[in-house]
Amino acid sequence: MSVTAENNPLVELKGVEKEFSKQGDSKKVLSGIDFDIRKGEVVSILGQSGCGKSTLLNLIGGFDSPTGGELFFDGKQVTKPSRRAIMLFQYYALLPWRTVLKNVELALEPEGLSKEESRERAIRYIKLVGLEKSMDQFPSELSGGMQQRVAIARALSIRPELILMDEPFAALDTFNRYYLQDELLRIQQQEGTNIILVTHDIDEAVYLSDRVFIMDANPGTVRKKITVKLPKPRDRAHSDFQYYRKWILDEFNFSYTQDQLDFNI
Ligand SMILES: Nc1ncnc2c1ncn2[C@@H]1O[C@H](COP(=O)(O)OP(=O)(O)OP(=O)(O)O)[C@@H](O)[C@H]1O
Repeated sequence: MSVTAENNPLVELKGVEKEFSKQGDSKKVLSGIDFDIRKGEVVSILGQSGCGKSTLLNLIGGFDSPTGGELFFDGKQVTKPSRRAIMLFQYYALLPWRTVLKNVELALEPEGLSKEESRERAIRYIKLVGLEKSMDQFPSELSGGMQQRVAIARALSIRPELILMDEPFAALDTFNRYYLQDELLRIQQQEGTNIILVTHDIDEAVYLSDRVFIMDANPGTVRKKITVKLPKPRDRAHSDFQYYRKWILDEFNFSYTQDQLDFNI
């Protein structure tokens, strides 16, 4: 559980910039990024391809450093990756020669737990994602959705305060995606984990997020922060849900007003 004081932001970005340089050429990918993420929040980042979403996630996770501005996690400047903020990718990065249980146990090795404690913790999180019957199976014997659940169990077992997700469900079919989104919400509410999610899926952003950040490109900036004021779990078919979907589509100029059709029956 978090040790963050209730009112302090867990993540804080102040004027963050990122420039990549190669052979004398430099490109500003992110400019003037300012935001706070409060404890317990789920935030989605939406934006066109190449606007710098993954770069932003990498900076928050401490996998890369900003070339300007400041970035804080729990009040401390981010300078390197930490097990308190971990990254979950679209491709699950499971070791094919290890069973589900052993994949999760491997992530726990640096925790310094006894063998029994480590096994107990791994089993707890495997159960939490509903994979107790697949504990001794190998990744190749599991569906994509099940493999992503193992990756989620592995991430949660470390008990991070923040999970950074880069399009975590993009490789899944619609039904598996819906199912895992529900699972993720249930677990997130139970564990109180913060989530920052990069996605291209507007429906996913509205379904999961407390706030949706809309990015512009060249250089990447956060243009708008939309608070989704709907109780969870959300009804995707409800008009209030559609209201937020349309708002976001409008932000990207993707919705068209059509003349009302006349039906003569
Ligand atoms: N290590 C790097 N060196 C040089 N340029 C980079 C590097 N990493 C990213 N870029 C550039 O920064 C820009 C933003 O890339 P990034 O992957 O963050 O975008 P994105 O919004 O996540 O894109 P997508 O939605 O397609 O995944 C791109 O133009 C990319 O080519």
